Amino acid sequence: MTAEGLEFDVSLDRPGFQLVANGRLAPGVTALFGHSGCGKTSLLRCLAGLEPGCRGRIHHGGESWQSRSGTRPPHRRPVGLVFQDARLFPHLSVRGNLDYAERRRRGEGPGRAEVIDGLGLRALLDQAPSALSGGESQRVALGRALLAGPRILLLDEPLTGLDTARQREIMPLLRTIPERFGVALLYVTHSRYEVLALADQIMLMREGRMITHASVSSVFSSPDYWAFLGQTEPAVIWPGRVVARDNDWGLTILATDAGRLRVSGISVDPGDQVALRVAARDVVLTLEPPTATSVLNSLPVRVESLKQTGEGVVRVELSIGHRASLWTQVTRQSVAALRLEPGRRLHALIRPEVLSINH
Ligand SMILES: Nc1ncnc2c1ncn2[C@@H]1O[C@H](COP(=O)(O)OP(=O)(O)OP(=O)(O)O)[C@@H](O)[C@H]1O
Repeated sequence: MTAEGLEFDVSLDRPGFQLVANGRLAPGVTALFGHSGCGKTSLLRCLAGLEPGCRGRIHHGGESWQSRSGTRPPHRRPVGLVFQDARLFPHLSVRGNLDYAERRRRGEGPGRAEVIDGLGLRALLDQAPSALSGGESQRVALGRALLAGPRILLLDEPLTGLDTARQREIMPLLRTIPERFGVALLYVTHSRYEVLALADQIMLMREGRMITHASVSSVFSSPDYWAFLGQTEPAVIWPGRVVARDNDWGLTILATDAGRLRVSGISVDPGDQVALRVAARDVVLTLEPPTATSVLNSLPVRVESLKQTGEGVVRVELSIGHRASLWTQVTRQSVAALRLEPGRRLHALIRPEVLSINH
């Protein structure tokens, strides 16, 4: 089951603030990222039908939720909302909270047992919300939202306020929701780490405007957005798939757009998806393919562009085939010694870092 697309073109006026946003929510997880006050929560509220002042169009599948001819009320939109604080009903047990959601079901949706087992809620069913930890409360909030049968989950910083251990417990669950339950996620966050670990697509928002909407790997790899994203050094993000394990050497072989890469020290199985980060400082250029080096990965590259970025420092954009790019930083002296110019072909030794694993 796949999620149907949500399309929106909306605006909202408030004193001193204007939201003007359009986009199309893809299946999977889309991060909505932007600085405080840029309008992320306001956009979620518009999509959920909670902002009476919202103008414009919202369509989902073949259905109109908002147009000139009318607006569908919030309870008739197949949308689930989960906030930073779980907002469970305090007078009901976990079971009672889930029952309530099921009674309000808006159509087809994941089954009760599937949600309870998928989110690890069975042992909590008789507990009162006041007895739950923050991570448990958020899992119940997710379960409650899913049982109402949404096609789209709108998550407003659901992990903020949880400690790192709890965040790591919930993130893999969130990651599996689109495929397991056929629900698309729009996920508001300030955390680059959460974006990289969870999202396929990212929408960047600044001062009420959508400044880009594209794949996480393309946005994080583009110098246009490094400052906005708070990236302090040039780097690319590549998606990869585990193709083999070399148990003798403790190595994992990954297929990426740049070719096959070897990494060590990760626990994965063939078929798992990973997000890789390659920082410019972990890329070294050589003229000849190396014969003896401790770096595991050597790839043929072509110089695309050079840009002086500091005193004697040059940022070099490299391409690998037609589908992958890479950055490195060299001194002006190296530019001369290696005769670096657009079109020059060399070899790059790279050390990728595995950011996240999606089992
Ligand atoms: N109920 C409200 N009434 C009036 N102004 C509001 C209201 N809620 C938010 N605003 C204002 O609208 C703008 C957008 O706020 P919004 O909460 O959507 O931003 P945000 O990106 O979600 O911020 P944060 O990351 O801090 O949660 C801000 O200027 C905010 O002060």
